Amino acid sequence: MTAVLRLKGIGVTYPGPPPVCALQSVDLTVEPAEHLSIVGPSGSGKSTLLNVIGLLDRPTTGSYELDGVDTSQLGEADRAALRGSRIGFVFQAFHLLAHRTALENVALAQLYTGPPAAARREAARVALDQVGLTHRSMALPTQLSGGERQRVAIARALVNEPALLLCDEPTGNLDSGTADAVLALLDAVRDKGFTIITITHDPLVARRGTRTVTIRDGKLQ
Ligand SMILES: Nc1ncnc2c1ncn2[C@@H]1O[C@H](COP(=O)(O)OP(=O)(O)OP(=O)(O)O)[C@@H](O)[C@H]1O
Repeated sequence: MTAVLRLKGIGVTYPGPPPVCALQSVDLTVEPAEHLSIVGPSGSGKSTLLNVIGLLDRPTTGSYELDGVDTSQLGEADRAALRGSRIGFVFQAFHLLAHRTALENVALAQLYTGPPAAARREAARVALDQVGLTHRSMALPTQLSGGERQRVAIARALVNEPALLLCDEPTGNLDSGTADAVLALLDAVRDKGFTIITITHDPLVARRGTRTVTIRDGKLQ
């Protein structure tokens, strides 16, 4: 089976001055339906790695294959298109559009994949149903609880059926009970066959993964 993601010899050096070597010789392969947790102390390189995996930044060295595509060969427009269609992002701060309903927030995520408006709304309804929020589809983000907002963000991330769901401290803004419900939802998402990477400080969150890797001083251990 093709790996979802294959990083080989990835290095990132921020130019500075002085130059900072944030990642060094990172090799990482993630198989379909894995839930990989990436943990590490502050400053270890987690955000830098997230930005490379999320196609937000280019590495200084090494190669990165996502869903069978060698990303180093792509120009900016193709990288953005691959990011929009193959990666779903879930952030600590939700990042929902404040003046759009839950349904609209999810429907708008499909602009890159480009189906007609009616199909976008239908796919958004299905995604909201998957996260148990059909009854809140017309609510604005301010009318939703923190846990509900994160569930909308997860529906938005899933609506394009991404090859990879990339979560950055997905429960960082939630109390422990609400966090647990969001983590249970991620378990269910993985059970459906989605591939997940979660970057976290929190050992309880990391434990929900099927595999954990630690990053320290820019190196995977
Ligand atoms: N734009 C930048 N320019 C220079 N150095 C940077 C830049 N961004 C990050 N760094 C440095 O690169 C290293 C890795 O940073 P990174 O943000 O990836 O760590 P992190 O593990 O995500 O930390 P935290 O958990 O505190 O968010 C750190 O030494 C940091 O100071």
